[in-house]
Amino acid sequence: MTVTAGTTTTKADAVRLRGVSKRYPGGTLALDGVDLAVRPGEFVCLVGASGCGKSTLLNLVAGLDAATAGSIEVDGDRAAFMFQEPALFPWLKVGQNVEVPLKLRGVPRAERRERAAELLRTVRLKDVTDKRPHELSGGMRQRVALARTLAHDASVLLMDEPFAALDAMTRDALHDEIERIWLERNLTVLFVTHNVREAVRLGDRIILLASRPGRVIEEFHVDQPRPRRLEDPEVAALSGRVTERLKEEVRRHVS
Ligand SMILES: Nc1ncnc2c1ncn2[C@@H]1O[C@H](COP(=O)(O)OP(=O)(O)OP(=O)(O)O)[C@@H](O)[C@H]1O
Repeated sequence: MTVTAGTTTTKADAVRLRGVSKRYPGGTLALDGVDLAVRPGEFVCLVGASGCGKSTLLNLVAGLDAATAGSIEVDGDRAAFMFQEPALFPWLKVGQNVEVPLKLRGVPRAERRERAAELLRTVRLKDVTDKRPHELSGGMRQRVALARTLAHDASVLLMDEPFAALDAMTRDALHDEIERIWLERNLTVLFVTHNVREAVRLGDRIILLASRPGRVIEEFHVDQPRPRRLEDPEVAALSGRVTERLKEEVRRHVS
């Protein structure tokens, strides 16, 4: 899904939030005065305890919901969203699923076919164009969802725990894919995850959110060269620091 979020920004940031708060109708203050700037081409991971407002923040950036206060700007005014569930249309073939965003933009049929085939090659899927989603594995379905997300031609990708439902080996392979595609296409990625190691594996920067209300409490720059491996000692060490900070925050809440 491609959505327009806020006013187009012409400044150096790909995404900018200033003083963003979100109070839901029931009264929950999910986000409280969040400031965040993401540079073009940056891979930023949002981590935090359950309920700290990660998904709320992504939804606001996507324009799927409105902030109660503050402003949100997205460069190029388009961001494409990828969720934990691939959310493919079961009655459409794989290729047709990838073509949906192109069809919505009025891209002619022959060109759609060609683009969908190219995008399926990009996510390393071959010979599945005419299959239905239920014929594919979970990892393959998430690759199709990624191809469909790329079909929006947005420079900003919003990813809400896209690999959380996958087994460890499949997730590892998809980390490699998203990193390669991000670099090749010079994308800006805002990536929500519960998994601190995943954040260190992928992110240029990790933003730690505190809960009730959701606020940015710390950020970590990840300087290790790429590609990183989940089992690298440096990844483990930084994951340990981030996790410790996260636990401190959780303890602060229960005490
Ligand atoms: N539509 C809604 N109406 C009311 N409250 C909501 C709504 N969506 C989320 N909340 C509340 O806002 C807070 C933040 O929720 P959100 O889903 O953004 O957190 P999260 O960090 O993504 O959580 P998780 O990691 O468990 O997915 C929570 O207290 C949640 O119960």
